[in-house]
Amino acid sequence: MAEPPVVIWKHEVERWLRYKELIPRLEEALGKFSSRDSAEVIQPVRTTLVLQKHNGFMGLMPTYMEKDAVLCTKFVCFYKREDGSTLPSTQATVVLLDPEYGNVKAVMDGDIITRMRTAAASAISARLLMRPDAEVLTILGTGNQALSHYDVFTEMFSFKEVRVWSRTTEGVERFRHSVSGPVMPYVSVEEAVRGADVIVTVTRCTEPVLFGQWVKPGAHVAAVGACRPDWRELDDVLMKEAVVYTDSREGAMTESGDVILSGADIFAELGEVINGTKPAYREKTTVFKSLGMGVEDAVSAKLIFDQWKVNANKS
Ligand SMILES: NC(=O)C1=CN([C@@H]2O[C@H](COP(=O)(O)OP(=O)(O)OC[C@H]3O[C@@H](n4cnc5c(N)ncnc54)[C@H](O)[C@@H]3O)[C@@H](O)[C@H]2O)C=CC1
Ligand SMILES: O=C(O)C1=NCCCC1
Repeated sequence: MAEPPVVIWKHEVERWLRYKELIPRLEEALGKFSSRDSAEVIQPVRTTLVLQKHNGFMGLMPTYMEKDAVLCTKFVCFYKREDGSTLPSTQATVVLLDPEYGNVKAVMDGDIITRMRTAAASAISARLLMRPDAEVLTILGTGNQALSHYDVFTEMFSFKEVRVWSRTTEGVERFRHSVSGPVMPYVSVEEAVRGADVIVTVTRCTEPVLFGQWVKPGAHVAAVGACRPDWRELDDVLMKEAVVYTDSREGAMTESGDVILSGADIFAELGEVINGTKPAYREKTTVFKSLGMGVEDAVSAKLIFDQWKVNANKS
């Protein structure tokens, strides 16, 4: 008989999820996804339900990895919050199942998973696509994703300067006090991004905030926000001048306003670069358009559950 499901709370997810273990597994999973081998990964584009009354969306993100025996889904609600709202902009829960029996093995907090696997995917994009001599990192936005991106980018790389931009001085001050290392605060996007080698956009913007004319040729942009077909973070100039990479072509063609409305071509998925089937144009200006994928949640959930189980059996 199947065991009852366990609940893995936020503090335990924080304890068991580490970039050091997550990044190699994520890289492998992105490669498997892009191989389009159904025995490796089946992951449809997420189903999104509009929560009109609350100005939000619920995404359902199922994934099946047959060879790895992982069956998982995430429920994520995300909102277009008004300025000054104290409600969270993203809330997620991850459910891990036994693919043979179909029973739920674990229900876990999905917020930390979403923050860490998204930042880890951006860091993988930077490792593959930024110039090897990159010195300056700029983060646009100062919310939860900005913090996780700061953590993983400073853990993985040695930037000489990290800049952060928010629309308000309070936003940058809060960010400065939340991170463990140095950061240069900016209240002008243009000044924050001029001369930057790597730019991370992690805002809730629905109109472009980053303009191609400000971006240094050869820079790498990891564009994480604007996950609706009519939302933008990047302007047409940047989208058309850059070589555009995504996590999933189908996801980007369905959900990314930056891709759909600019008419830019998608050159490759990150997984294709990992698999060696598409080149990484480090010397050119590159955009990684991230939408987020169920397979990223699935590998994170397996990692957490496996570690949780080993440690639960010890006590
Ligand atoms: N690609 C992916 O896998 C994922 C994408 N996201 C997206 O990433 C973005 C950031 O997420 P969180 O950090 O969790 O959100 P958050 O609410 O914690 O932070 C959002 C930041 O954007 C700023 N902001 C809000 N409206 C703005 C505007 N009109 N112009 C400029 N800045 C604005 C806020 O001041 C804040 O600094 C969201 O768009 C979210 O939907 C979130 C999770 C995964
Ligand atoms: O992949 C995710 O998780 C999300 N993607 C876009 C919006 C919020 C959550």
